[in-house]
Amino acid sequence: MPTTLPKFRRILLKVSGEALMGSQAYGLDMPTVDRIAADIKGVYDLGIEVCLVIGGGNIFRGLSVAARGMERATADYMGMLATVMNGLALQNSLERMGLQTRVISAIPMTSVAEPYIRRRAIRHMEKGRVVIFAAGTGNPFFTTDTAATLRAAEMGCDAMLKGTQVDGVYSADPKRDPKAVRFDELTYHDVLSLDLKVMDASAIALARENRIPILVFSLSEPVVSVLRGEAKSTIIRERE
Ligand SMILES: Nc1ncnc2c1ncn2[C@@H]1O[C@H](COP(=O)(O)OP(=O)(O)OP(=O)(O)O)[C@@H](O)[C@H]1O
Ligand SMILES: O=c1ccn([C@@H]2O[C@H](COP(=O)(O)O)[C@@H](O)[C@H]2O)c(=O)[nH]1
Repeated sequence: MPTTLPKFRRILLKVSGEALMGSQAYGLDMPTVDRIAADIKGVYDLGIEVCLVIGGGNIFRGLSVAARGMERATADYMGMLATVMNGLALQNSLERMGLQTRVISAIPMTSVAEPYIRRRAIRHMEKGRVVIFAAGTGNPFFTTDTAATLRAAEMGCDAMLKGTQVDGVYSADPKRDPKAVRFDELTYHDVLSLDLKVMDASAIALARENRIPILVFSLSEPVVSVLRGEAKSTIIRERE
């Protein structure tokens, strides 16, 4: 477990799309979405400004569909649309819990979400709204991990928290290799040079360039416990 976690003022939480499926094989499991929304409220109640990037892997992954013959860019646009659906579902749960939210889409679709305007997004957070960034970066050939790091840099976040299905970064994919061991702490360089595939290299490189710490943890644990250092996680940052 990371020894000391700094106190954060504003964070970006990346929620993996697959985590929203619960025990289902596809799509959204609403009790799971509600549980994650309650976790986010727990962070908000600590006085931390929160913005979110949602993945789309529970609905559509561009790369796997492209491997089956679809043009990659088209498949990626479909993947980005999947993240908008997830964003709207999470918005609905958060608002039922009394939080004010805004969904901001990198692909303009003004009937359902605000277009992305950086200063406006910052203002929403200053006013206590939870901002949900949807549609990734708006560009094909990227992932929502890169979108999360990009928005964390643009919003001036103190950290990017990657909530996923594993409780940190391992020496190999723990879903495939039972002997894989978890790291408490890594540098950006370690992740890149050891080719640890928990997230794509462009996201790590962007975080390194902007000195944004990344905390990888399992969404089966309350985010607040992760922030308090009570739950397992891996922190990726430059050594002091
Ligand atoms: N070295 C590693 N350490 C930890 N996890 C790893 C590693 N290599 C591969 N993985 C896999 O990476 C996955 C984390 O990515 P995740 O499931 O969050 O995908 P995503 O693309 O970010 O989100 P989505 O579910 O929305 O597609 C883990 O579930 C794990 O199986
Ligand atoms: O900036 C982006 C972000 C995402 N995509 C596409 O969306 C899907 C779902 O995102 P995940 O990060 O896998 O959850 C992704 O597979 C891409 O196809 C994108 O094109 N650009």
